[in-house]
Amino acid sequence: MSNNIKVICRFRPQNSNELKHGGVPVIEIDDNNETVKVVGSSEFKGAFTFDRIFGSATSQEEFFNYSVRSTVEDVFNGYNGTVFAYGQTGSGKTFTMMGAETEDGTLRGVIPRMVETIFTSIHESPNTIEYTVKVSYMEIYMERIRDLLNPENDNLPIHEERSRGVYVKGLRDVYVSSIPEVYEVMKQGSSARIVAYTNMNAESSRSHSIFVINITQKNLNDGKAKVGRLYLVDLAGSEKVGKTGASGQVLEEAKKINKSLSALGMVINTLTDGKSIHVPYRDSKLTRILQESLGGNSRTTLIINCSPSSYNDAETISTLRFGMRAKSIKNKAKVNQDLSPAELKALLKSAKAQEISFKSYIGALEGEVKIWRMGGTVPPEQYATLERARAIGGRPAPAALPAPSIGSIISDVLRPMTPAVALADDEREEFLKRENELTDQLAEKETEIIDLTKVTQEMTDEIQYLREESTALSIENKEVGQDLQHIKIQLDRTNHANKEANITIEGYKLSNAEIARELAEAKQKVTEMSLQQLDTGAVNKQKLKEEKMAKMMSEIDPSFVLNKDEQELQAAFQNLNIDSNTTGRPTIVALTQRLNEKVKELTKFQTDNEDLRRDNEQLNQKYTDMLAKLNTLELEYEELLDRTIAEEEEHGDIDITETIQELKNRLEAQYGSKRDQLIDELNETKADRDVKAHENSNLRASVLELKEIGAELKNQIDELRTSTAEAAASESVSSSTDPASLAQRERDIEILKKSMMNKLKEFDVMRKAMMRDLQMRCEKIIELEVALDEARDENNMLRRKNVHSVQQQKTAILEKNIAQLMSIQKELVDQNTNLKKESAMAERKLGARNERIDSLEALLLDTQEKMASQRQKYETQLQILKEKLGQSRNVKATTTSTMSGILNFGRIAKPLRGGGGSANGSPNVANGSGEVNGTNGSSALSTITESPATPNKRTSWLGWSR
Ligand SMILES: Nc1ncnc2c1ncn2[C@@H]1O[C@H](COP(=O)(O)OP(=O)(O)OP(=O)(O)O)[C@@H](O)[C@H]1O
Repeated sequence: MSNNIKVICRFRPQNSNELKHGGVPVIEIDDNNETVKVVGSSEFKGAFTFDRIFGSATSQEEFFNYSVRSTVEDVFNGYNGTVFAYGQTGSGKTFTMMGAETEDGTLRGVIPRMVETIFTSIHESPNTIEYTVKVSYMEIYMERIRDLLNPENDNLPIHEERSRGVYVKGLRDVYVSSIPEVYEVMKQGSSARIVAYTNMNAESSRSHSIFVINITQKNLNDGKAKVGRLYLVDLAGSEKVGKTGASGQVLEEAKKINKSLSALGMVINTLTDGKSIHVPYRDSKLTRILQESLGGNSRTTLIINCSPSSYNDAETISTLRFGMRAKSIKNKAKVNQDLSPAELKALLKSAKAQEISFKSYIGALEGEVKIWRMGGTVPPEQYATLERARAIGGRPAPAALPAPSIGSIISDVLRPMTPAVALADDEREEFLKRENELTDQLAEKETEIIDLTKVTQEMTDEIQYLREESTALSIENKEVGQDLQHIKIQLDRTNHANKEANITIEGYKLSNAEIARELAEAKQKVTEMSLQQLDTGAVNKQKLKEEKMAKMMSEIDPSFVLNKDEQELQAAFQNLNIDSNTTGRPTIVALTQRLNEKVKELTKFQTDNEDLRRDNEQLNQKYTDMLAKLNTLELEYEELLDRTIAEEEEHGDIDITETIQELKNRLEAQYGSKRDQLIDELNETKADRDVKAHENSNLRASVLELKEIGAELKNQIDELRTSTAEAAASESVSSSTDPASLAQRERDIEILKKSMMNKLKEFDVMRKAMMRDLQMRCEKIIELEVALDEARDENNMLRRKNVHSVQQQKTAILEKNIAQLMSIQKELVDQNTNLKKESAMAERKLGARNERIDSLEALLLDTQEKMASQRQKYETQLQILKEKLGQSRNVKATTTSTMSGILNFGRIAKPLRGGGGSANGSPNVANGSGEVNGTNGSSALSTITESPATPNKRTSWLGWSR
């Protein structure tokens, strides 16, 4: 009996992406929930009709109850069942198949609900029925089948056998006896799935996943057995590639996904157009696996997931069209049932009867052949026929039941064949065998190709690496060569610089020697000059002093010899002594008075002289002070010079000529000011001297005046003499007349004469003292002038000394420079030596590098040869391995299951008994409320309900995160 595929359409709510792009709901579902229209679509104006349409608000439970629950019943009735979800990325396939949220269990999807229902059904069934549940989990990624329970197997072949139908060879299947165990299997499988981010779904399935549940049930009463196989398929997104923003690997995936989905479309088209004979199941792995689900032995439900949004209306219409086409696929589902023993017995009996019939038929035929061979004839009515043989055998013809195949629970007679080109049974068998072999070979070859590609890739990488290494080395080599060249150039330069430096040093040495010689000469000259200067200075000084004194004293008569006038004056006094006897008294008195006046003047002169002496002392003091100042100045100058030299030594980079010039200017300024001071002081002294000279001239004037007085006195004395002579003549008469008065007069004169003489003597003494004092003063002045000259000389000397010290300084700087140059030369020599060493080392290094490059090149060649030989070896080994592969696969299948698997169950069948009892007396099945009896079951459900608060769409319901 044929049955159509059940097509259920489910719309999800608009997502944020659609809302962001201004999408609005464009879906109009009729009241019966069977017809849907995409409003405003330019592509298709009509309506789509399906078995049932669910809107965005449909709950998971409601959806499951209507669309899939019956499939569980079908499987329990021995049918194959398939549920697969089709739709664009993000349309809700995984949401529907697996679910999103498990906190309250309402968001669980189809697969967990099915698992729960299966175990509930087992629990509810009579305990005379024994169940075994087996699951497997695979994905088709890039047209290769990966075992999600053993992901190492990523290119499994698809086989088809008459007895088993289409199956994936080597796919690991696991016996499960409880919901937690199923979840454990799903957890492991889901963690191995390949997902990626696309514009339309953050966690998009990039592969088609197929979860397979095999349920075998055996009625312990009559021995009848049924097998139901359930395919739960979550297809990859069927969107247009452009809209997903896919590129690179994802784009490649998308192309492959599209290829398998278009193969699915082609299969559906072929199955539904009513014309095609050949159905292209073999065009893709997906269609090949789902072969029995599409147009074969299966009760199939297709869920088409769609977006309600205007943003995705084109994809929605495409999906709806797909669903519409699929709706008309007709399957021929049959119960996969094994015969009961009674039926088998009847079958055996009939077979035996048939055997007897055949034997008698053969005997009859042989008899007839014998007659013919012996030349006899057999009339046509006596020809041996099967009916006659049966009649002779006396047994009825057996029922046309085919013999069961060995090793199969289900009679292969009941298994529908893959719709294909009509072939005879044995031909078909042969064809399938051959196809399986070829498929195996193909898978092996594919695996080999993959391995070889990997090896080739590795080798290419290695070659690339070696090439890069070689290039890097040659670049390095080049760089080293350049470095060496550079070093050589540097070495040449350094040698050249060294030579130049040597020459410069030689030059400096020569100039230094010359300077030293010049210095010695200058020193010599200076010494000689200073000696000469000392000698000539001393002589000159004395001479100058004498000259000056002479000049000065020329103005003053230092001989203290009375000049003619004075002598005359003295004589006059003498005469006066004589004449006084004769002259009248009034004149002498007057003279005496005048003399007294002069004495007073002399006293005053003495006082002035005393003042002059004091002034002179002060001048001397000043001179001493000046000398002291001069000494201090000299000391300061030397200190300054020392300091400046020290500073200059400290700051070697200062321009010495500038500094010396500056120093010179400073010193000159200082000396200028000091000289000006000295000159001022000298001027002052000169002024003093002038004053004194003035005073002196005053004195001279006084002397002259005195002379004049003397002359006047002389005149007077002459007059007196004359008058005395006249008087004498007259008085000779009178004296004779008055002898007493004459005697008195003579006494007076005598006294006067004496006092006059005394006064004269005193005056003479005073005059001499004054002259001496004046001489001394003149000497002092001359000494001062000489001291000034000396100071000038010393100043000049100091200047010369300064020049000399500059020279010394220059010499010191030169010596320093020479020392520096010597150290530079030493450094250069050291550098040169080092460079030579480095050059030798670099050359050695270069040699070593070249050797290394040679060896690497040799290694490269060697590696390439080795690679070639390894390739050959590998190919031969591969051949051997191929032979061993079959054996090792079998071994591996058994060992990996125990060794590498995370699952600690599943290899041993755990029969479950209906009614809550397990065959081995340890119940471990789901109860009616979807919960599981026993520790494992309850813990599993608690895992479901106590999953993390923010689960992701694929993992949350299982209570783990990927
Ligand atoms: N009926 C629904 N109700 C609420 N949310 C839904 C529904 N269907 C899908 N979603 C949400 O839409 C998002 C995408 O859904 P899902 O991942 O199931 O799409 P998909 O078709 O499996 O995509 P892909 O093909 O890329 O794997 C998820 O966040 C999911 O929770």
